[in-house]
Amino acid sequence: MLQSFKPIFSCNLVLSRSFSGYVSRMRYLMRLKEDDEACREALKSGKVLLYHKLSPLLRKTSSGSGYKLASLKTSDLEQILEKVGKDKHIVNESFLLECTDKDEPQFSLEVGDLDRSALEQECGGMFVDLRKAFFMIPGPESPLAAKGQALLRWHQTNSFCSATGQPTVRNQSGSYRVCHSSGITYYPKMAPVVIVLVSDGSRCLLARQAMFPKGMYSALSGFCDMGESVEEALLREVAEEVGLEVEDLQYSGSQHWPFPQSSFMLACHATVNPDKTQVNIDKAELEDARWFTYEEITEALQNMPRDPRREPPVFWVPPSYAIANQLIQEWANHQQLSRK
Ligand SMILES: NC(=O)C1=CN([C@@H]2O[C@H](COP(=O)(O)OP(=O)(O)OC[C@H]3O[C@@H](n4cnc5c(N)ncnc54)[C@H](OP(=O)(O)O)[C@@H]3O)[C@@H](O)[C@H]2O)C=CC1
Ligand SMILES: [Mg+2]
Repeated sequence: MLQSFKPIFSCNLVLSRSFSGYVSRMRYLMRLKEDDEACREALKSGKVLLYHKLSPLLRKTSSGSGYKLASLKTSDLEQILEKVGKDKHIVNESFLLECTDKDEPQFSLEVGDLDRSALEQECGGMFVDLRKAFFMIPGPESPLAAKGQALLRWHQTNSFCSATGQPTVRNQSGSYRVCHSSGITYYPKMAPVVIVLVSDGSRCLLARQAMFPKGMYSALSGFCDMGESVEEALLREVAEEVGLEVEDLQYSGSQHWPFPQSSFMLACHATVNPDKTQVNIDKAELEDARWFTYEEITEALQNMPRDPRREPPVFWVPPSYAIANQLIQEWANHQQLSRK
């Protein structure tokens, strides 16, 4: 059923990374995950992303025209913590995220119990809800902001063993938690979610849930049930949510999505018979589902809301970091080519 996977090396993630030093960086990260002492040492010379109640700290760019994720040197952060009256050793509660191309390890730290405005003032930035931050920071920073939040949330919600009820203990990097009573090791989890852009050849189907921001429509999506394949989940979700039967599927890509509790998004394109496009919406899940023309889609892609404080356009699509946006872009590109 799944027609063709793109060759693995054509995927954006791999192409956007320089291969120089990649293996040594990955080996270094692997060592930091396994060796608590090495990880503590790396933290001393690393950088930390701060989150206040899971909202990342952003700073204005040097030109002042945009925002970027704030990444603080550990030594600077320790001074800031002391200035706001907190023990600098809470830095050791940071979780390891990644290692940059410059071999700099990056960590995330939740500081939600500290005074938000005092911290913002000392850091010269502001804590912004992650969904809003995705519209403000440069695209390449979004996966790191998402991962930082996801890891913090996972640790917050997994501090007890589900078998014994006893506290779990993290390793230094935060790559797992252990219950010393039962011996169970818990690793951070993602829930698999399928997302699909359905096309009838000239239009594509987008839907909105009542909880979406006003005017935003996205591709159909849904959590995989236990035991399902991607293909089965995708066919079922489209049938359940809009009452259509898709005919063929094409894999597009995947991404980690930090909401609601870390989803692993598997994105596909699908088509329906152009004679069978009548949607029958499951109103418990969706507020609306509609077919959109190429012209409507290209306008929405050009009219992305840039400032979350301003009134959004009447119809818009998820931000460029969301894989839904990638699906919609791909569909529009394909339509453009087929119209030439
Ligand atoms: N990155 C992207 O481009 C996009 C990401 N998404 C993400 O995909 C996720 C799923 O999409 P959505 O359409 O809402 O999913 P579904 O169509 O499956 O609908 C959500 C339903 O699943 C239940 N549910 C919640 N968590 C889980 C779980 N872990 N496993 C199984 N069922 C669960 C909810 O129940 P309850 O009533 O308890 O809440 C709710 O009834 C969303 O979290 C959304 O953020 C969606 C679109 C675009
Ligand atoms: Mg859904």
